[in-house]
Amino acid sequence: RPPNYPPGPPRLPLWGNLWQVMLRDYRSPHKALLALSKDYCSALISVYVGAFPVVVANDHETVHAMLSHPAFQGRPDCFTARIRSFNRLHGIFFTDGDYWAQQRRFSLRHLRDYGFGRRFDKLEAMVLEEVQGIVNILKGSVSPYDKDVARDGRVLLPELFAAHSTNTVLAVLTGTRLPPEQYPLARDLSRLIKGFQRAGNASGGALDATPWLRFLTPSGFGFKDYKTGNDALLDFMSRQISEHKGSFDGEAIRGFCDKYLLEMQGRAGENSSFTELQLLLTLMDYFFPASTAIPSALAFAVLNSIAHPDKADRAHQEIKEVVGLDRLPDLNDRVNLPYTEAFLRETLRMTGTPLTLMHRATEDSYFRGFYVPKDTLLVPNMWAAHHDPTVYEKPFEFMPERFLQHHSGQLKRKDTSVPFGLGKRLCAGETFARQNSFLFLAALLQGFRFTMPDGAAVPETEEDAVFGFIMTPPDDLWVQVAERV
Ligand code: HEM
Repeated sequence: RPPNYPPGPPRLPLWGNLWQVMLRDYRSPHKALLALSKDYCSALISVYVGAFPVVVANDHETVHAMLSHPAFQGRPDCFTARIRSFNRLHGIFFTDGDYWAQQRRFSLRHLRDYGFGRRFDKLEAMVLEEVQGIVNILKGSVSPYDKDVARDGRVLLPELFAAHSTNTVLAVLTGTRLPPEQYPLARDLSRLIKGFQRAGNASGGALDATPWLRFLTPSGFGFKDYKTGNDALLDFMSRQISEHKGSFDGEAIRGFCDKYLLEMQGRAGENSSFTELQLLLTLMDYFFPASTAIPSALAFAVLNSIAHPDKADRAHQEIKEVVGLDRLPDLNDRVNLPYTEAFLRETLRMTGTPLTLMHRATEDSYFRGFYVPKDTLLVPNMWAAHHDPTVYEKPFEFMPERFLQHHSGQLKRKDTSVPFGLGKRLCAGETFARQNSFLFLAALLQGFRFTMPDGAAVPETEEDAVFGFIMTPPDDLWVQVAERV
């Protein structure tokens, strides 16, 4: 322990302090870490995950400062990052330095051409077609390809949203969308990716600390789910690239994938970072959150509408007054639907990524009066920030109103929540995710009322949600749907 290092428990053998974290709250390491920080009366604490030194921020202010610290924008080089891409580090999530900056910049610049991260009529019209697809299912028009997610007036969450959300991102990545007969495949893929997302829990930490565990127990510690989900995604995206390469025409670019292939051609012979493996991982990194994070956020929003029917009614009323019931809400309406927007923000506050992805200190630094050596891993405890009672009154209550000004009912100018992170590592899909989640959610609240079937209890966010890289609702979540009249 270097001098002036943040306080924390002594390091134990093998898994370091993961023992304490798991013993304290195996399902919710974010809660265990917050409890440890209270033990040490410090918002900033230090723990060890195996041999990795890790510093954790546990309140709103410290999390914000950690996320935006210029020396804290690296990523860990760990086992779970490397097994994604043949023991190398590629893509956007798990790279850093100049390599990451060049690839992130290139992807965002060219994804914009297809409407990603901005307002773009063509993309919005296409997203609304996908929203209409969900509305049709909810209205009872269930094709043979939707039977796995809709039957007898019930729908399965979050899988209901998976194929349609997938299509919105495929459109920008590849210029194609999956036809209805491939919806079940998209949902299977989303289920597998959900397994991969869930494997990023405490046992995922154990796997990073002691990767050899996978030989002792391949299905324990999330390894099997992690690998199966990742392999399915690798396979899906590799096929997309092969198809695009086979029909590539530099004069007729169809989407980001073609743009990248063109860039690779232009740099042929150079020792550049524009490689097919990097393209593959970049496509995966933009694809998988749309396949899982958006559907999960929408599922939690539906659960909130069930647990708080008065708040769902208020959003419905707002949409009815502003948009009416004869057309779908669009992005021009968004500014006039503050309560609906607040409903989404509150859902994301409560159920966003609990610990986000680890950062890494790229140089020796001082932070909040403590010394943080280079290569220390950093965990912004987002769940703790979003439940900090000094910022959020009654943090465990679902209160969309907290995002609104009392007098005008308009959104507060400053949104204190950061479900997409902050700073240079800010979620690259934030605008896209916020826009699309809004369009889907507004359509749900406009046209439908959801309830639990057969008087079943509404799953509790804190008790029943499953923690991983993101929070996901419990499995086999069928809810009853009725059209609002
Ligand atoms: C509700 C949905 C989503 C949430 C809550 C979310 C949240 C986050 C968070 C917290 C991070 C990590 C920030 C950090 O490291 O500090 C992140 C990173 C990222 N997200 Fe999202 N995200 C969502 C949807 C999306 C979508 C739809 C896409 C793409 C289409 C996307 C693409 C990315 C990428 C590429 C990164 C890595 C950024 C980097 O390391 O430079 N996300 N997201």
